[in-house]
Amino acid sequence: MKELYFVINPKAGNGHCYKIWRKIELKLKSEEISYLAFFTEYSGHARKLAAQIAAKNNHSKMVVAVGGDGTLHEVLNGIINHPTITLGFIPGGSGNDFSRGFQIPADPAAALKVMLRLMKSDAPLMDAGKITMQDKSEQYFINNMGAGFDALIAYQVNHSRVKALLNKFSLGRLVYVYFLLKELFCYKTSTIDLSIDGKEHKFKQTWFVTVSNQPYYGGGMKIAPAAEPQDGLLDITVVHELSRLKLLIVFISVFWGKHIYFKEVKSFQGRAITIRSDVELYVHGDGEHVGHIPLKAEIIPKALQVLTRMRYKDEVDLKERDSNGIH
Ligand SMILES: Nc1ncnc2c1ncn2[C@@H]1O[C@H](COP(=O)(O)OP(=O)(O)OP(=O)(O)O)[C@@H](O)[C@H]1O
Repeated sequence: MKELYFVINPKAGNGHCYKIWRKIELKLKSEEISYLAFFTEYSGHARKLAAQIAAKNNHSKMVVAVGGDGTLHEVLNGIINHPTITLGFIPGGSGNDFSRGFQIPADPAAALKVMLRLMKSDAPLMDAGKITMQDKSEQYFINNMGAGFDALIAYQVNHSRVKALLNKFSLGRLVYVYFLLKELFCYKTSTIDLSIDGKEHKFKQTWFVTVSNQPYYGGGMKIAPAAEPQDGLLDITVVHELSRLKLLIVFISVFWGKHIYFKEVKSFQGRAITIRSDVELYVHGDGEHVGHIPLKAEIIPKALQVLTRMRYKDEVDLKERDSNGIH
């Protein structure tokens, strides 16, 4: 059995994650499972802890992030260069898009049960996205990245003092609504130059561009309905040339993945994407602020092993082929 490590963000999910961990801990002890647990103490700590765990010895290890997608993003970046590490996740945040996209139960106790079962066999390899910034620094993402309006909101929310205050009353999500409405009336759209696998595109009055490895984003919005983390492709969504009021309607339709039918929403698939503009737009990776454009985003197929109920795509294709009687 691989060594088992947990990296816990006790502040995730408005501080609810600490209580979630206490329950998980009881379960692990009752089942006499040996593990090591580390709590994050500040933003960026999960990445450091995960990197230290990964570098400790050459043993195969499971590193399970307990928190929200931000914690998972940090753990991913800490382990990505260590092929002997398998990534796991127990949802304890307020968004938890990773668990939606990678078929992990939303309930933490059920997620632990699934993790413990999946640990007994080899985990499937999943794709990840890699962002290379202008200064050549690199960041990985597993859900999605975005540039423009949505990244600005993510930045403002995460740097807002009001958020910490509202979190105390479990009202953290109100901060999103506040900044969304504020920026909806103030945000200046811009022209974006996009290159997808060498093909150039220009979009005027662009609100945002997202690049997805799995469908979900922003706490359950189906921004890229066709995205699959095993297809070796990234799904690109561009929202441009639409009024402030219509943007609000498009936002609502994203929860059902119906925004793709608006003519102002363009969808593409590709392996390597560059995003440029005359304006220094904010960029997020898995909802965390990572810098500004210009940048290159590319798919790293089969980048890491992930504890997920999704099976290998090839395996599913083979099963389907066999059940169709084709040999
Ligand atoms: N101990 C800590 N104290 C404060 N912030 C932390 C701590 N550990 C991690 N963080 C930061 O908390 C942020 C949010 O984490 P995460 O996304 O896991 O939780 P969340 O509940 O989904 O958050 P959000 O409310 O932003 O959706 C991340 O930017 C992470 O770097």
